[in-house]
Amino acid sequence: MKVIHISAECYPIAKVGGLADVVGALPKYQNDLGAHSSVIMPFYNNKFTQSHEFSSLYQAKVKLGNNDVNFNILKIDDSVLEFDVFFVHIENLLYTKDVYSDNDTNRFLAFQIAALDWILTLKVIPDFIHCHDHHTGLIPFMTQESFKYQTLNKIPVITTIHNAQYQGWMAYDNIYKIPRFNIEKVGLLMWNGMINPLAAAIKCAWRVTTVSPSYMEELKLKANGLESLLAHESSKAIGILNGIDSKVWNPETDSYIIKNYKKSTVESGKKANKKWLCSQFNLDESKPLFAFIGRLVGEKGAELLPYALDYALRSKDISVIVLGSGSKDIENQLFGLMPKHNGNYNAFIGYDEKLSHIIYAGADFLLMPSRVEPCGLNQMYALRYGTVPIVRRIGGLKDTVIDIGDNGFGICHNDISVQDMVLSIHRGKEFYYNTESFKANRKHIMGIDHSWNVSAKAYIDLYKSIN
Ligand SMILES: Nc1ncnc2c1ncn2[C@@H]1O[C@H](COP(=O)(O)OP(=O)(O)O[C@H]2O[C@H](CO)[C@@H](O)[C@H](O)[C@H]2O)[C@@H](O)[C@H]1O
Repeated sequence: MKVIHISAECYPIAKVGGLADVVGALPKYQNDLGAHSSVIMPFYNNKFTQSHEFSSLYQAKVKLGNNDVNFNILKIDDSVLEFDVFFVHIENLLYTKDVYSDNDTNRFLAFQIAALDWILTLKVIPDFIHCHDHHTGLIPFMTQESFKYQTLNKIPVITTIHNAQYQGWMAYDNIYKIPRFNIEKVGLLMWNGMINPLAAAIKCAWRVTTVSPSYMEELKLKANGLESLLAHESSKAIGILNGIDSKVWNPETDSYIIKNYKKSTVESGKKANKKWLCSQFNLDESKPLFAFIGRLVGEKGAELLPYALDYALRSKDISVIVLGSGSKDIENQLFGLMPKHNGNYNAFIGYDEKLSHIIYAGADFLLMPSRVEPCGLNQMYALRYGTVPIVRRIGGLKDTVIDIGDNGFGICHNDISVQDMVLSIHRGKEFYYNTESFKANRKHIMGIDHSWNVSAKAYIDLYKSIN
């Protein structure tokens, strides 16, 4: 079974968030199950591409409206990954420092057309094309409707929605950049007067998946304008919970963390990582350490953080560390708390993969007050590192965390409010000082299996069910 994943991100090549983690792991686990899965992604100008060698497999031009755009398909020379990755290199469009920019309409249009142009030339065409998020949302339409891709129209295309908030909207006059199709089919591209790649994918893909079952149900009620479309297409839609790459996220072997540990050594292992974090960030290691890692945006409930943390820190009996970047307002507010809670609170504004691993290892609790959470990977990383997740019951968080009050292992709250967050932090403190049961819980959560094994198989079963 030959599967090609098409995505804007893939760990460790280019990561902005959880999309990269999924596309960097799922193909690996599918290959373990006997598939032949690979990835096509843009070639960015970043640390990874600068430090590896690539060879050119194919060169051609795409037409983007009136402009000819040269592209090159590259393949990595050394076998650092456990699956093949092919890159679309377009010097003036895709070869940027950051994954996303304000010219993404042209960038991802050119990416998708170049990827399909190259697939057209392959001697062995894929059995399945698996697209991720709106950046690849026009592919199901183009393989079905664009005249030049007619020979690909029997290949089932699957679209996975990692985040329906972003849909890739573009103005109607971009229509002439999409390879020619019967104009009567233009409705498949449109939603509320705009070209909407995510809507087009939901309409045209052979199957649509979301990254957790609960998120699929929630989207039928609230999907940034796509609710009725998802409800209408529900017969081909299914939620499959993400897994985690337990080869990368393993406290026993993780080379980023200060001291490796396993279940039997969790106490000393976490202590060493906590000690390092507290010394680097001027925090008190004798107090329970609460952490937040993530994009500082409304979806993650991040605008509540400054208020909830300010309140919770008043009693001076907890330590808090925040790692994230996003809205400038939230960043400034989080900075602003530092002098007031010096010694008990610190924030690292930015992106730091290594630090994130040390925080999962060293923190006692991970806060996820998300407003929307399609799956959430952080809570599963936290569990694997023996860190108790404190989550709002939504999307994938609802599917993966059970409250200690319900014979579970985490702390859950229903509302997105400062009050609920502060109360949950308070429950966390009480749990922490119930030392024996807290320690037993650490061991228990480290053993919960969220690895990709089950979900990679669920995707393969889904492909096989298409006929
Ligand atoms: N400042 C920072 N420094 C270092 N690391 C950072 C960081 N900010 C975030 N990260 C890392 O980025 C990843 C974020 O994963 P999430 O699942 O929370 O992501 P996101 O909302 O981007 O993804 C979307 O897609 C994923 C995958 O399907 C869904 O799980 C999720 O619900 C959906 O919103 C984690 O690996 C986290 O450690």
